[in-house]
Amino acid sequence: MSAPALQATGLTAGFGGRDVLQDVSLTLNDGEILCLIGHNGAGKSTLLRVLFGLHRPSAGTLRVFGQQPAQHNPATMGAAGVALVPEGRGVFPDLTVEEIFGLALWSAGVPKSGQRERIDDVLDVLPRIKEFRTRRAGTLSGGQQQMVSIGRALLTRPRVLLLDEPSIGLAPKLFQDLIRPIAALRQARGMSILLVEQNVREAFAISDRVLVMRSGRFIFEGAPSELDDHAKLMELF
Ligand SMILES: Nc1ncnc2c1ncn2[C@@H]1O[C@H](COP(=O)(O)OP(=O)(O)OP(=O)(O)O)[C@@H](O)[C@H]1O
Repeated sequence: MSAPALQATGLTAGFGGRDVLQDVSLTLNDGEILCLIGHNGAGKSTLLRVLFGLHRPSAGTLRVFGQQPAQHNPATMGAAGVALVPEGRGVFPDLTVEEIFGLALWSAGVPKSGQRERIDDVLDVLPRIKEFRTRRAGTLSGGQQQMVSIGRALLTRPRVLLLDEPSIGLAPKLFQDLIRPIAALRQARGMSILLVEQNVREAFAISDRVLVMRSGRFIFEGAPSELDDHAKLMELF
């Protein structure tokens, strides 16, 4: 059996002496889509930021495909094949989509000769980006910016994608346009995905497993079908 894409053990992290994550352990299996849900402020975004090396935990270890990174920061995580799409898009408003992609390829060190193929790959997955690729990101709708943000992460051909609430600001149909191709990528490229999402119905449809977080701890782990019962889901929130 292959090593898990991510294996976090005993992660504790917080702000100003207050622990937001409390002894959290998590396994994202190779090729799996794992959905993380929980109430506002439960610690979901903090967990993704800790996993990506943006926020330092006070305790705990992390392995990526069985290896413990020598240092734990966004550069080493990126080099290990992990990409984070943070909540709220974060695209540069004054740059065009093409410029944003160019910058991402440049910072990932992709040689000019290989850039066209990478961009075409992303446009295959998210074809709607073609409609607005010459526009400045700041003029795009929230949903379009979200697509650009995900496209930018995919350009680096990650093996592990950490997606923080991609549905925020998106109409349900747009969310489907975004999430289904990403789910298909898992099949095509064996990508592993940790998906934080409140749009439970859509997210569960593509997920293998669900984790529910409350106040910095996991209180449920199981198959999405185990939460088909709406009452049970509400009980966990
Ligand atoms: N930079 C920060 N400084 C201080 N406290 C923070 C910071 N970031 C997050 N927190 C606090 O940590 C807790 C968890 O926040 P986090 O954003 O991880 O929750 P979440 O589950 O992602 O919530 P949401 O669904 O609202 O995005 C909250 O109480 C929040 O106020």
